[in-house]
Amino acid sequence: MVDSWGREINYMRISVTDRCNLRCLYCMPEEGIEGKLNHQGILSLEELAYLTRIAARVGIKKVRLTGGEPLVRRNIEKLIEYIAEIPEIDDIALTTNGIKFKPMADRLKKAGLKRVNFSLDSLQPEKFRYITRGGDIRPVKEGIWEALELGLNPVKINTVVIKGFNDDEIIDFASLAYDYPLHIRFIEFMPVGDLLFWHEDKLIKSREIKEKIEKKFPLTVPDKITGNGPAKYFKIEGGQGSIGFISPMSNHFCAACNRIRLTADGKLRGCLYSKEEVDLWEALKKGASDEELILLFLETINNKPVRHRMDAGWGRENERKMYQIGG
Ligand SMILES: Nc1nc2c(ncn2[C@@H]2O[C@H](COP(=O)(O)OP(=O)(O)OP(=O)(O)O)[C@@H](O)[C@H]2O)c(=O)[nH]1
Ligand SMILES: C[S@@+](CC[C@H](N)C(=O)[O-])C[C@H]1O[C@@H](n2cnc3c(N)ncnc32)[C@H](O)[C@@H]1O
Ligand code: SF4
Ligand code: SF4
Repeated sequence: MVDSWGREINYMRISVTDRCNLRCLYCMPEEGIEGKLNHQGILSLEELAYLTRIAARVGIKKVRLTGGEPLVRRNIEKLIEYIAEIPEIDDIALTTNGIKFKPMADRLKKAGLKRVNFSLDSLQPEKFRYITRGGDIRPVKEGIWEALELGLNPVKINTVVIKGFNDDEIIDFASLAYDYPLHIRFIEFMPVGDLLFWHEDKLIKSREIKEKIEKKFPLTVPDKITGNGPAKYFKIEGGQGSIGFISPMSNHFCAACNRIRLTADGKLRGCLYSKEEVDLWEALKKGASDEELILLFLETINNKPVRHRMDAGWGRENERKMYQIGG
């Protein structure tokens, strides 16, 4: 389905929960959000799958499970199984902090998971503990090796670059892409969520990160890496993986936007930034027909804004946080 700005919308990100087993400084308050969405407040796995079937009828072909932390949602593999049965969907991926991944990996793959993106902002145990407010890096690293072992491909690592925190690790991360078939993506820090940790001085633009990497590793012809997102990829000469840049701040990619978002509480969003939402939960409760649900999807796609306005701030626009909308 093409939106009012001529963009083909074929990608749905599903935030399966707003809960998380970490408390990243830039994402969640220390006390977490337990209780905000109780079990009556979120869609069942069957309802999420049902809505994904409807989404497929308006052109969605790619699905990503995110959150909050998607692997804390009970029986998440069941949802993957349901989605894998939808003939139009040809890509089911996961964005995770990796803490719970290893013991679940085999089940997730058998259910139909094609690939996984891990979020990892430091390779050093103490710094990881600091940014996640207490997380243990070991299971995350084990999860990444397990994903490679199982042949989930490509395996990507998302690293939000924060000045004064992890900019000294850029080369260490890049080296991973040289040594292993890992795709390391450096993400510009965005003023999203409740701005717990955000400050404009902490933003490092992709160009600066790339220049730093190029002093050590020559980056060559852009590679085609499987993906539905906005990352721009480069190959390290002689290396096994790739380096990607996600630049929402310095070079926003909204003109090529292909996505909508479904939240755990059944709201459909056209944009990460815009607060406009359509209430599918309410429609489901009232017994809406498939045709009525399709109309709600079409309304969301038609009303997708042309671009974000993060330069104008987040707080005034948005009450919902990244972990609720599905970062
Ligand atoms: N501005 C903006 N940033 C986004 C959006 N979606 C994701 N991001 C950012 O991009 C990062 C990477 O997202 P992922 O969850 O790995 O998904 P993806 O990049 O679409 O994944 P691939 O299909 O592998 O390309 C997230 O951590 C966010 O910081 C979006 O719609 N708008
Ligand atoms: C909100 S998390 C949800 C999925 C899962 N819990 C994880 O961490 O991968 C998704 C991604 O959003 C990113 N993210 C959250 N806040 C961000 C911000 N202010 N700027 C850039 N990326 C952000 C995280 O680093 C993570 O890679
Ligand atoms: S970025 Fe992901 S892992 Fe970190 S607090 Fe947010 S939802 Fe949890
Ligand atoms: S900010 Fe909105 S329009 Fe821009 S890429 Fe993200 S979802 Fe699409």
